[in-house]
Amino acid sequence: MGFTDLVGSIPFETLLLYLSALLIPLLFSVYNLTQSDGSKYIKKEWGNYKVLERRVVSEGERPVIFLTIGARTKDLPTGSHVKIKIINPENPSKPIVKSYTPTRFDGSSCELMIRIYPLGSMTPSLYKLKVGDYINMVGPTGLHRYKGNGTFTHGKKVFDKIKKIGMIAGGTGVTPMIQVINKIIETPSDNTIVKLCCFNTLKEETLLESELREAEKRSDGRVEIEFYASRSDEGVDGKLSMRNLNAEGIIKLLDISPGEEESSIVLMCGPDGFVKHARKVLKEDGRIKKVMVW
Ligand SMILES: Cc1cc2nc3c(=O)[nH]c(=O)nc-3n(C[C@H](O)[C@H](O)[C@H](O)COP(=O)(O)OP(=O)(O)OC[C@H]3O[C@@H](n4cnc5c(N)ncnc54)[C@H](O)[C@@H]3O)c2cc1C
Repeated sequence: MGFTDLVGSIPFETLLLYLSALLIPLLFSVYNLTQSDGSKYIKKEWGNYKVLERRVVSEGERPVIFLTIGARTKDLPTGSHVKIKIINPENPSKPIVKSYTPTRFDGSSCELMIRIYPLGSMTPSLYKLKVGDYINMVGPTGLHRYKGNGTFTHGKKVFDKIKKIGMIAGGTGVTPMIQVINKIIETPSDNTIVKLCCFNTLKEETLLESELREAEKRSDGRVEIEFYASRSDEGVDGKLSMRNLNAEGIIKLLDISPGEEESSIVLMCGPDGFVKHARKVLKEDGRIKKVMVW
């Protein structure tokens, strides 16, 4: 019996059933790989993803831009980063690879906030990207995760039963904090309290003040945010430099009261010197044992 005879001998209803069993998963996977806006699921191998939106949030010598990339994730890995790769014009066999922490990274897209350094090896190329261009990306990378309801993991390390999160962010170091804050706000049952202190050099360089104030309002009192500047005469909430803070000052700023140290965690991200100082003084003091650095 030939193939045509074999197919002809199968009842029509059975044939239809077989065909739908084959076709439905196939159509579903094609739909999942690429949506009409050009976004697709991000993979752990390098791939090209479309720029869906570009927004300049701050101009000046070191502008800050938002790029929305058509890269989606299934498992909402709050805390993770992505890596971007570009060709190195000086040495094409050695590409330039840098990490970025999406401010939002979920089932619809990946949103990046990037400060542009005019002499940087990567960021001037990212500044030139237009909507519809593609970037080479891989992710999610990194081990930091906020699992929700006061639980963080970093590889095998677990920090749970956290009731208060103190966040200190220097400049664009605010990006992982926004990720965690977004997750808490989007989960009404997550009652973890957040105090975020943003440090910038100049008051004019304060990043995302209105967006963060909006998040504060939407948080039902769970999130409080303050903005400081180290060099301007005064910041939005005062003139303050991380370098001048001791452990007592940091703990006070983060509203961690005596007795709350065990159920609190301090998250930090920013330039090397900023993080090094905060980490050192908190370690020497010893009261805050749970610290996560991005
Ligand atoms: C895990 C991780 C997450 C990150 N997430 C983000 C993010 O979400 N958004 C973001 O904008 N960046 C983020 N970064 C930093 C990013 O990876 C690059 O290092 C940064 O964009 C600079 O790239 P560049 O190649 O253009 O500059 P480079 O070639 O590295 O530097 C060029 C010049 O800029 C100066 N410069 C570079 N970085 C800084 C800095 N932080 N402060 C002051 N001067 C600097 C250098 O002194 C140098 O003179 C992250 C880094 C890590 C490790």
